[in-house]
Amino acid sequence: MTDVIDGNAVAQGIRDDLRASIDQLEAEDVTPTLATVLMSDDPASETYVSMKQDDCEEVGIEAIDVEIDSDAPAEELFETIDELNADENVDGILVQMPVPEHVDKRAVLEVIDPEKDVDGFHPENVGRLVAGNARYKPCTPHGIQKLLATAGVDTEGKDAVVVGRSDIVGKPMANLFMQKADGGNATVTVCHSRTENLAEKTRDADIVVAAAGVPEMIDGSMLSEGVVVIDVGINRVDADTEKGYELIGDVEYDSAKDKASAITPVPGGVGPMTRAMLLYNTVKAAGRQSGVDIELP
Ligand SMILES: NC(=O)C1=CN([C@@H]2O[C@H](COP(=O)(O)OP(=O)(O)OC[C@H]3O[C@@H](n4cnc5c(N)ncnc54)[C@H](OP(=O)(O)O)[C@@H]3O)[C@@H](O)[C@H]2O)C=CC1
Ligand SMILES: Nc1nc(=O)c2c([nH]1)NC[C@@H]1CN(c3ccc(C(=O)N[C@@H](CCC(=O)O)C(=O)O)cc3)C=[N+]21
Repeated sequence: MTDVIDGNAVAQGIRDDLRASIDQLEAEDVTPTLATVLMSDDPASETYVSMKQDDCEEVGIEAIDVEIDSDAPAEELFETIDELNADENVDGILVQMPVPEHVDKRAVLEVIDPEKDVDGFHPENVGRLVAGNARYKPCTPHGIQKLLATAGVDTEGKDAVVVGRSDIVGKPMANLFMQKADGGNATVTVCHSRTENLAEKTRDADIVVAAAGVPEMIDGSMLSEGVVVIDVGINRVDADTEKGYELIGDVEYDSAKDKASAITPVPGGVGPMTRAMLLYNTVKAAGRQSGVDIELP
């Protein structure tokens, strides 16, 4: 029987556990606060940001919602970030990616105060992660580590194949898997659009993390019996549903499930975990910046 890993349930558990840490902060009159900055008209980005706001409300994190016109000058975004950096009440800042083309994405990531960088995308935080001394682990790969741990999948000694080398998913995932730490100690292969014979790599894997953004590009024929499949892909395809679209992963679910010992669905797999780990990093940030010594789940 294949274990279908329920990301919504694991994420709910993390949100519930975070309440105790938030209570510790509240006892010292600290309310953890996350500012989300949206500079985009993309409906998917709007959906994610509003879901993040709802999550904050559920657990008792204050959410500040900043929206910037997508054709406003880049300076407006930089000024907003400066203000949020300077605001002592703000613990975490998330600038929803992608930003418009006229905005220099790297410059945005570099101006966010690294202590408030709850995405973990600032070069200082990336450096710390690679050095094995992470301040804030990037939410998606951190969430995947929690999912695997909860499902009882030990990564130690396993062959892990990460498909995708983006700064937000593929690279930090590969780094976490190779670290000499719990949730790591795997032997890692990173694949991308120039990889030759992808199916040979994925067939050799004990764990496959699919994060390419290509709908259903990995099917059962590319996998070995007993593999653990983590599907990060979120692809909106037009469909005759209430919302007018359907969400499809990077994995062809039915054929992959036939081979897998465990698999994450889309939706309801990695996505909710990304959001839960954002809350986790925000609470951690509030503890660090207030000096209140909290315990984290
Ligand atoms: N569930 C969640 O919480 C999250 C989901 N996502 C989703 O995950 C997916 C990936 O996101 P993100 O990492 O930001 O994407 P990017 O577009 O930044 O990166 C995609 C990566 O996949 C590689 N790639 C593209 N096509 C292929 C192919 N045919 N074969 C092998 N590799 C390929 C690219 O290679 P190259 O480097 O050569 O271009 C690149 O490294 C998207 O569907 C996104 O929506 C993203 C973040 C969080
Ligand atoms: N600064 C920044 N940080 C991010 O973490 C970040 C980002 N920018 N830009 C875009 C990607 C994508 N991402 C998702 C988060 C949650 C779901 C999620 O909750 N998905 C639900 C369904 C969502 C729906 O219904 O549309 C699920 O899979 O069940 C998906 C994708 C975070 N990202």
